[in-house]
Amino acid sequence: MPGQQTPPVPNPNVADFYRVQPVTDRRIHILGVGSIGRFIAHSLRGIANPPPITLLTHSGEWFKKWEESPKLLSLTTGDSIEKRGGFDVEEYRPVQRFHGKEVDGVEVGSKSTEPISTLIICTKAPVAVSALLGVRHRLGPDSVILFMQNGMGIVEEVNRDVFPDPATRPHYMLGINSHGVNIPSKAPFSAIHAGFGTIALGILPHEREHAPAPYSAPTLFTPGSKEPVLPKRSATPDEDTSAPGPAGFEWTQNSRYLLRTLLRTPVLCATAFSPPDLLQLQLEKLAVNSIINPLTVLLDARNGSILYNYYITRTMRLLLAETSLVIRSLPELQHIPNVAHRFEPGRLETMVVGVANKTRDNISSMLADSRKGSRTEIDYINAWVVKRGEELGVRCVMNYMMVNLVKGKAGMIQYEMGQDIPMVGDSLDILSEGGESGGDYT
Ligand SMILES: CC(C)(CO)[C@@H](O)C(=O)[O-]
Repeated sequence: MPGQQTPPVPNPNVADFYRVQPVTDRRIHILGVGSIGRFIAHSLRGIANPPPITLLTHSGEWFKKWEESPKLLSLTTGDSIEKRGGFDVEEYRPVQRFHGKEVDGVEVGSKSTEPISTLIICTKAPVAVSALLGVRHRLGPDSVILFMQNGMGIVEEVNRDVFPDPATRPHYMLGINSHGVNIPSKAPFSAIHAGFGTIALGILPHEREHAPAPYSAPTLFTPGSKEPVLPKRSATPDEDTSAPGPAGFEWTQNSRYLLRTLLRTPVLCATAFSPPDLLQLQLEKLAVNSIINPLTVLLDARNGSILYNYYITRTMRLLLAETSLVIRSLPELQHIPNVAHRFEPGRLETMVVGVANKTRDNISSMLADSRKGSRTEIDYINAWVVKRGEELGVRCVMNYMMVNLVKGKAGMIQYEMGQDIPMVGDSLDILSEGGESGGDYT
């Protein structure tokens, strides 16, 4: 709870980090009850001595259905269906925003004022800020928020619009999911674990305690030599890049508790990474999503359809040439060794083809959103590449075109849906809270 924490003490022994230490509040709140929210909640309740879980939903209809149901979440894996209970559910009101500004005069925010120590936010990226604004009054500087969104730029948006003051800002963690999880329509409390993946986890160093990236690479030694091996600089060293600081940081009590709990949940296959490694994993996923997602929307086809097609490969290569150049020029990566090779267009293409092949029968999350007329994550994927490219003097015309085509298609679909006559019993809009499917099955 805010105000009840003692400052973290440095761990003298690595093993001590993973040992149980008392926490004041074991409850984990999960914001968003879409595919990933249900999957994580169900998995956490399956471990020995499970944490108390509160599911936070914005949907009054979902909440009502839950109250009338046996209050169980079910997860299907192959032929086995496992139902689990022990969840508390609360309704919250996302804050309505118009052109990025909060709209006055509407009843906003969660009714509860109970402090939240640990929050996992599993909504789609475009609604994450509105959702967090709805529970902002329950989060304090000692709380930790784990972001599970696809794409980049969400944390900067949350800092600007939800927690502008670093002194009162909670701590952040980041999770990169590659599990494939679907939610069957008309089954609001079920999920299908369709593809086994992992969750890469890490902390985002807090501005209060740590300078932002770039981070210095760790000093390496070759056996028998006292001389450090100096890391090779990126292919585009920039004289103006600020000097790197160490990537080390202190874990707070709540972040450490959340990390430990997720790491001891076998189904999640979670692994912890350092901030520079996590950033690179995020960028790899971004590069993959920046191809598969918009192309499947524009082609209105499953992931596998982009494979073995000369014309689509040409398009993919032009897009990846831009994305690769932007990533390799990012100042925050300048001091990390091997960046030029890791993000070269050929390697990114191999990754895209691998994921598209593994998930060939899937409907990408962006295509699912676009078909439903929901906002897609294009602003956090291709538009992020365009924005960072502008800052770095790289003109990303291909990515710019993708952003506008995907938005144009969404506009067409929304217009067509607007012409439809709504029918009694049309399903609830809970899918914006985490999507129909996610993941790329590493
Ligand atoms: C990689 C991906 C496109 C596979 O379905 C997935 O990340 C998605 O659906 O967004």
